[in-house]
Amino acid sequence: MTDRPLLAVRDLRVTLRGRGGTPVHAVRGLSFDVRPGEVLGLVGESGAGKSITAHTVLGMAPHGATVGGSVDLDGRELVGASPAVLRSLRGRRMALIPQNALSALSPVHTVGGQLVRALRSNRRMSRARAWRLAVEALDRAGIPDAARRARAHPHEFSGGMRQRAVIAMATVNEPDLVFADEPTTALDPVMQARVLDRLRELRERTGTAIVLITHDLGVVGGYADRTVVVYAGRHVESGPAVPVLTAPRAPYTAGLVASLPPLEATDRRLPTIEGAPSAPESPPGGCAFAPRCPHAREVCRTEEPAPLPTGEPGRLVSCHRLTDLPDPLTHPFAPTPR
Ligand SMILES: Nc1ncnc2c1ncn2[C@@H]1O[C@H](COP(=O)(O)OP(=O)(O)OP(=O)(O)O)[C@@H](O)[C@H]1O
Repeated sequence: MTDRPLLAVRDLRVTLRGRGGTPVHAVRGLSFDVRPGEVLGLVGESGAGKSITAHTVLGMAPHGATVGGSVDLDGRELVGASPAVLRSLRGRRMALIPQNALSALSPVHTVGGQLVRALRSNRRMSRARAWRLAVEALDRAGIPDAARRARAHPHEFSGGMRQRAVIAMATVNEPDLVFADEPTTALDPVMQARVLDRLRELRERTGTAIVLITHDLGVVGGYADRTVVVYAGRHVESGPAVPVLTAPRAPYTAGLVASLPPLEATDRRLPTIEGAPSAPESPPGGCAFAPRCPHAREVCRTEEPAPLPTGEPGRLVSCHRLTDLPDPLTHPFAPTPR
């Protein structure tokens, strides 16, 4: 693994058209890097802008979206790139494992046939060789009896198998970068672990970098090297995953961590973050988390905080109160010096 980013997202801004044409500010100046071969956990509550970020990087932002800022994939600027260029990069250099596995598979073709098509649209090869590679990819993704199952249609697969078939599909061309959007949300815990293990194996075998999009901090702690916490389309905190999760510095991260169930059973009620995120149609002027933050001061309500280095390697925190709150901020609702 090197420090040179494979993907550099800088000041990404994505505005969508909501109901009646109202602008929806889904991503508001987000910056982060993905390094070659790493697993990066992109975390935040529902609506934080995680999926839109992934879709935009892949050149698949919703119709009518306005995109600003820069997305650099290995030296190539993707914002403003032509649909043909983006299409040629998808599959070969970067791929998406979408939230809904069924949406990624055609109901009318066999699973193996779809993999063959994905392979042959990127490289010249015989059908027989593509079929062999397709079966291998399904086998590696954990589909039992892959040679036979390759001839089946997606509806003949269980939910977990379908998800693994989608992983095979997204990774069959061994792209440099895969966005896995909530790849385990619909699965039971055993199947979740299997799917995540397959992704980890893929990274180890091919050096593919994986952006794991999730609201599950447990998944990030268990599988990611680094993490970026986002809130209302903006950066909150980023850095090596375990330090961010065990010693959070931003009140929002601390709130997320505090609301995680502990490993041992407990009768204690878990703290939750009070309130709801602001509507993306009307983001507040200052820090988006200020209306819910027990530590907010006047400056938080008027100025958006920029990411600041904490002094720890690779760690950035966007919080006006970074230097005067306890480190780590174990409990966001604990009394702090005023
Ligand atoms: N096609 C669309 N048109 C208009 N607004 C959209 C569209 N898709 C998403 N949004 C809005 O953009 C914001 C960001 O959505 P996004 O799906 O990226 O969030 P997310 O963090 O991935 O959440 P989740 O975990 O629920 O998928 C939300 O407010 C959402 O309602």
